Amino acid sequence: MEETVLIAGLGLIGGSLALNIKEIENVHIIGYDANKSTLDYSMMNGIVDETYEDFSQAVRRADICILAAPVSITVDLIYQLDQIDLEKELLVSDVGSVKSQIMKAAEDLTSDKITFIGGHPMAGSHKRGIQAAKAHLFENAIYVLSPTKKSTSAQLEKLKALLSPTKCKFLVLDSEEHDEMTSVISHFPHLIASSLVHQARNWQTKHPYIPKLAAGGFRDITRIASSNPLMWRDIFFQNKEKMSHLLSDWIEEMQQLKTMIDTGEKQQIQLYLEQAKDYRDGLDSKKKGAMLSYYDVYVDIFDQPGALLKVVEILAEHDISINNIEILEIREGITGVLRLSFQNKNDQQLSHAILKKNKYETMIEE
Ligand SMILES: NC(=O)c1ccc[n+]([C@@H]2O[C@H](COP(=O)([O-])OP(=O)(O)OC[C@H]3O[C@@H](n4cnc5c(N)ncnc54)[C@H](O)[C@@H]3O)[C@@H](O)[C@H]2O)c1
Ligand SMILES: O=C(O)C(=O)C[C@]1(C(=O)O)C=C[C@@H](O)C=C1
Repeated sequence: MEETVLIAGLGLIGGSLALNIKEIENVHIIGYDANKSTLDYSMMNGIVDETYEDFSQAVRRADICILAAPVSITVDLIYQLDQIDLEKELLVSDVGSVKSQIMKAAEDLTSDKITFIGGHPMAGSHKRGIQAAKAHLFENAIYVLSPTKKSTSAQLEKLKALLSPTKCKFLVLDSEEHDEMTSVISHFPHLIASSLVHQARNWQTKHPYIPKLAAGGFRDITRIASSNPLMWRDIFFQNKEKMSHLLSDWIEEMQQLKTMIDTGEKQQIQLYLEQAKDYRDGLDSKKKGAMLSYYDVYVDIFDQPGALLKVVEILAEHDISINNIEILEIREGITGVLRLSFQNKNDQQLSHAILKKNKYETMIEE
């Protein structure tokens, strides 16, 4: 029997989910978004089968609904759901980066037809909007699911089955532990990235040449500062207490570092850096599995037209598919570094050998 899945909020995440759910047979995908041109784009590009400009009408059609709007709007949409006169059962999930207020709204639902299970794919990008949607966005990422008191294990399995084309790994967490962990590993780092950009910008009045010196290091650590400010404002305030707590800890730690620098405690600083390096290196360790990572090959390329294409073509000729390509650093007329990510060690080793044979300077981390 065909099931109708509604995605409400067809941006980067909603659009990417739609592209995955499309792969399932007997699913009719309908889209709702506040932005008419987003709806038009998603129809024109076959991302959804049908669109609605009215939330209630779309909801009445659906068997499953995924709310993929910014977090505070998701809370509003949950309260709106409760006002809709439903004819059939509705399983609802969301993708919000902060869970507590969303889960509170979900637990407040009074409709006996609605069951809610919170969701959050731990993958994304600094890009926004339906144009940035990608089917492979969630591959190998953790997808957090937060059941409510009312939801059953059968409904949890049903949601997992719907999301299975994303190739995510599911992890069940309650909203409190989710929000604490994501504040540390996602939300607070974002604030720090933006603060580093501000620092550089302030120094630019004295040294106008500063942006030209921004090489791989600054670009790597500040990439996420290019994300959607409205979305992040929403996240920070929905997780306000945890952000404030982390800021206090951070300020205290920076004070300690300042003392170490001012008083010349070289050993202490070295230890601080060594401990950070050990932990960071461990994150990418395939053996430990602390974070799901790809198998990377670093390739030096020259800044010439077609240089990137050539590398891709060589690997394609050997039927090797690349999971992700990132240009880590490239300056006009000089060499740059490509990071090619592969799904498994075999593809990584093979690509390394093939590119070497083709006279490329390549490197892999063992
Ligand atoms: N960007 C990421 O890296 C990321 C990762 C995981 C989860 N999330 C979460 O996913 C959600 C969406 O983020 P995104 O990155 O896709 O943002 P986005 O800006 O790309 O998309 C948001 C979409 O919601 C629509 N929208 C806004 N107000 C609406 C309303 N009232 N009704 C219906 N639609 C509305 C917008 O028009 C837009 O199409 C957020 O809750 C965010 O916390 C984001
Ligand atoms: O890769 C990025 O650009 C992201 O910021 C993705 C990211 C994160 O890793 O913090 C951002 C917000 C989400 O809720 C989940 C993932």
